[in-house]
Amino acid sequence: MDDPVLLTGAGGRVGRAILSGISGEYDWRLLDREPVSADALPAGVSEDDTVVADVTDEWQVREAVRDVGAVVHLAGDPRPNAPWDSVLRNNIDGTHAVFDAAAAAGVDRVVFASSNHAVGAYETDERTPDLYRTNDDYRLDGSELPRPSNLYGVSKAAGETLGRYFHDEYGLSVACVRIGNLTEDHPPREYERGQAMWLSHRDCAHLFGRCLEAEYDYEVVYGISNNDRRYYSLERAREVLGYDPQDNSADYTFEGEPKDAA
Ligand SMILES: NC(=O)C1=CN([C@@H]2O[C@H](COP(=O)(O)OP(=O)(O)OC[C@H]3O[C@@H](n4cnc5c(N)ncnc54)[C@H](O)[C@@H]3O)[C@@H](O)[C@H]2O)C=CC1
Ligand SMILES: O=C1O[C@H](COP(=O)(O)O)[C@@H](O)[C@H](O)[C@H]1O
Repeated sequence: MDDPVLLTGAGGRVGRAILSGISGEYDWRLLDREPVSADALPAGVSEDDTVVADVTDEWQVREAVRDVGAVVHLAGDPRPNAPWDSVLRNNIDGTHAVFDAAAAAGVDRVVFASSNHAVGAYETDERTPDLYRTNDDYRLDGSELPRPSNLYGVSKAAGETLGRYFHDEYGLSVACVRIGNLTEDHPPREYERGQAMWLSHRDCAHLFGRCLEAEYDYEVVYGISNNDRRYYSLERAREVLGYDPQDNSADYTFEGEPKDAA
C-alpha cells in the first residue's frame, strides 16, 4: 500500500494496538473526534497527519479520505450496552459516511471493525458455557447470518451489510473483522468467554496489516488469537488474508498469568 491509510478511531484501544505493531509500515492519517495526544503518536506520525473529526460529519469524512488508498474504520461506540441513539449515530450513520466517502473518492478498500456481538446470540443457554471450552467443536465461520446479542451488535451487523452494499455497488474491497476481546499482555482474567475470543495486541496488528495487504472482494472474518478454546473459525482469515496468529489464551492460567512463568 503506497498511499496513506486513514485510521478512524485511532486514539482508542484497537487503534493503539494496530499502531503499536504496524505503524512503521504505512503512511497514516489518524482520525478521531478526540485529539490524539502528541506523546501517543507513533514514530513517523506527526500532528500534521492527524484529523480531529467526527465520522458522522460527511464533509469532514470526505476531506479525510482524500488521496488515501485504504481506510481502517474503527471509530464508533464500542459498548455492548450502548443505547440505540448512540449506535445509530456513531456506528451506523458514521459507518455509512465512511463507506460513502471512500466509494466517492475511489479508495481501494475499507477494513471495518465489526464485533463478536454481531453474532453473540448464537451463544444460547444450551450451548454455554461448553461453547467456551476446548471439548466443544461448535464453530462459527463467518458465513452464518448475524445474530446480534444487543443493539450494539445490531449496529455492527448493519455495518457489515453496508460493506456488502458498497462492495457490490461500487467495487470497494471490504473486510469485516468480527473482533473478539482485545486485551494487552494477557487474556481477559477469569472470564471464559473472553479467553475463547481473546485477541492479543500483536495478533490484532498483524491481522489488520493482512487486511491491508491481501487481495479480496468482500470478507467477514473473525479477529481472535489462536486460542484452543475458540468457537470462531480462523480458516477464512488464514486462507484469504494469510493471517497467522501467534498467541493462545491456553498459554495463560485462568487468572491470566503466563503458564511458563507459573
Ligand atoms: N476492544 C475490543 O475488544 C473490541 C472492539 N471492537 C470495535 O473496534 C472499534 C474500536 O474499539 P475500541 O478501540 O475498543 O474502542 P475505544 O472506545 O477505545 O476507541 C474508539 C475511538 O473512536 C473514537 N470515536 C468514537 N466515536 C467517534 C465518532 N463518532 N467520530 C470519530 N471518532 C469517534 C473515540 O474517541 C475513541 O478514540 C469499535 O468500532 C468497536 O466496536 C469490536 C470488538 C471488540
Ligand atoms: O465488541 C466488543 O466486545 C468485547 C467483548 O465483549 P464482552 O461483552 O465479552 O466484554 C468488549 O470488551 C468490547 O468493549 C466491545 O467493543
